[in-house]
Amino acid sequence: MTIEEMIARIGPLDEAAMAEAAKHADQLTKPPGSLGRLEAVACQAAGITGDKIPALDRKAVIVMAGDHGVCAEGVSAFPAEVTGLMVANFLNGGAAVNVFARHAGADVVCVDIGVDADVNHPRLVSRKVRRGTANMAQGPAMSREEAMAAIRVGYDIVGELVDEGYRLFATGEMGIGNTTPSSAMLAVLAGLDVSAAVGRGTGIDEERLKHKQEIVRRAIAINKPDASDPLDVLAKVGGLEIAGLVGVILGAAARRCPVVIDGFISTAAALAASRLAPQSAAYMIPSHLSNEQGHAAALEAIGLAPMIQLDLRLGEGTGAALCFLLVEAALKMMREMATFESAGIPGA
Ligand SMILES: Cc1cc2ncn([C@H]3O[C@H](COP(=O)(O)O)[C@@H](O)[C@H]3O)c2cc1C
Ligand SMILES: O=C(O)c1cccnc1
Repeated sequence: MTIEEMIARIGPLDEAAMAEAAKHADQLTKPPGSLGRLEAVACQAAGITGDKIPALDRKAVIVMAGDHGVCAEGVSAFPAEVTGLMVANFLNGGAAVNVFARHAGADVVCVDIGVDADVNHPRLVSRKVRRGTANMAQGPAMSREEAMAAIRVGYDIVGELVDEGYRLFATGEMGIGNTTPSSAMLAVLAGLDVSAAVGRGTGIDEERLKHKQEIVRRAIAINKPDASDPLDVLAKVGGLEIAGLVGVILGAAARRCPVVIDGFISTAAALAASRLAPQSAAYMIPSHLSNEQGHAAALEAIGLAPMIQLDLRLGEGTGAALCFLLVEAALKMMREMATFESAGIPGA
């Protein structure tokens, strides 16, 4: 499938279903609008699915994993081998996202889209496009064809999961070094100054932060990504797991499923998706505000406002998995609350 075909499958939200949901929310035993963002999420879910009160019981956090050639420049506090080792941790159920996904009744689907190491596990979804990106400080991270192949991986996986009965998705990622390409993408796509787009990631010190900014500036100067061409930006200064998440978002929107967006890296993917397909933003449910520098600007560039702020700065899909609980609470509010009429309470 071409990117144009993917984009063409994303329709507008169902206005009639949204109006019905809003009307129902106003009949529940509370002052109209008093459940704030939960009401908005319930109406959004109705518009996305076309059902006044959809059942979104089967939930998956899709964790895309890939390595980054730019790690050779010393941009992370951790060594690149951690990516593959964490993939094994996800598959064994021991990472933070596994714990939060279990808490929310969701499954973790871990995808090797570009890990340098070979990871073998029966639950791993092996769709390696290449073994890590090239060093973007010296040339393009990958080719346009590879970026497109990675988008297709994410798009197809969501399609397969929808066919299995999954209806609600969250974006997650693992890739040592991936805040660096995310910052470069943000700087280019949102026209942000590099100093405002680059943060400390896994926890680098002040000196390394200055160096990381320099690397992002160099990557942009050498590759000259075209801000009006999101695929060019993804290929030149992006990452395999980031492109995979673009596919996840476009795929969820095409199948009329909500997709909860996690932190900084996921939001860089969401920004690219929203530039490729502006209508895809309506299918995104923002989750938390990450402590990573630039996350607020990235959300703002898409027009999203975070639901919660917990000072998280982990990624993996942790904040999004937690927000599954809020989406579920919003749908239960619609399904289980009494109306003024059923409770015999006079309205305003
Ligand atoms: C043990 C460990 C688990 C993680 N889980 C997510 N990340 C997060 O940190 C990385 C990005 O930060 P940077 O760009 O500074 O490398 C990504 O893998 C992201 O998912 C982790 C990082 C580590 C070390
Ligand atoms: O917000 C995130 O997703 C994030 C921030 C720092 C490091 N890793 C991920």
